[in-house]
Amino acid sequence: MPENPMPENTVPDLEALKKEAALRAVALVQSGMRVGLGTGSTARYAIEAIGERLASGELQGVVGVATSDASETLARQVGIPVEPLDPRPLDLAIDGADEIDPQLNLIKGLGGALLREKLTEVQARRLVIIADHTKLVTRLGEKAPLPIEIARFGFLSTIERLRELVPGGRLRQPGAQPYVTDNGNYIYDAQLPQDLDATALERQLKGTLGVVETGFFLGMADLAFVAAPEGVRELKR
Ligand SMILES: O=C(CO)[C@H](O)[C@H](O)COP(=O)(O)O
Repeated sequence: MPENPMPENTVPDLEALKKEAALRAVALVQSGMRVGLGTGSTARYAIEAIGERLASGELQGVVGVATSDASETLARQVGIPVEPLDPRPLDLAIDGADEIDPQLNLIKGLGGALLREKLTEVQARRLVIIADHTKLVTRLGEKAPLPIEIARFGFLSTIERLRELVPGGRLRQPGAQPYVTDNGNYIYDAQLPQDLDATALERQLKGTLGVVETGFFLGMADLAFVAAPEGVRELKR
């Protein structure tokens, strides 16, 4: 008998699932591509796998555009040349998500990188999402709050304005101080209503003074690889 027998209802290893999804997306990367490199624990597997394919010589001439300082550091560590975002289109972007609805609309930004992610991924010919099955929802806001990046200056006034649109929510503050993004801003995590009209709310939020960007990624993703214990599902918009 093994020393530590697996209990019958073993929790599936989410890390293994995330890696499986990432590898499926990385298989789409071809030599010479400019690739948007996402942020988070799932995107990390993709960045590492691109680095491995470059190191083995299977891929050549791939350049990354990183969506966060952390992803840029990792990309350089694994040997991916990194360029700043410029106006040229990217061939592909690969990133995780916090929620994925049936139309592949997303909530992103729990990892705090939503602004650079949106700036980068809007320029990608193809945005491929990688996730484990716990990120699938029937409506946005079901499980996760909507991260909203706001300017630090006057943030309490901005939060007052936000509360008129989305009453539930709080400034992201993991410790004594508010969380600060790579861009020097704060994040307000908003609880979304059940009768959400995401397009209308996005428009209202973007028109709110002090809001820099929201974590709604609507109509942007083309494809998602979602890993579950029974296998990886390929979801298309
Ligand atoms: O949007 C993000 C960062 O801003 C991430 O892609 C999102 O939070 C998913 O992260 P993880 O793969 O760690 O669950």
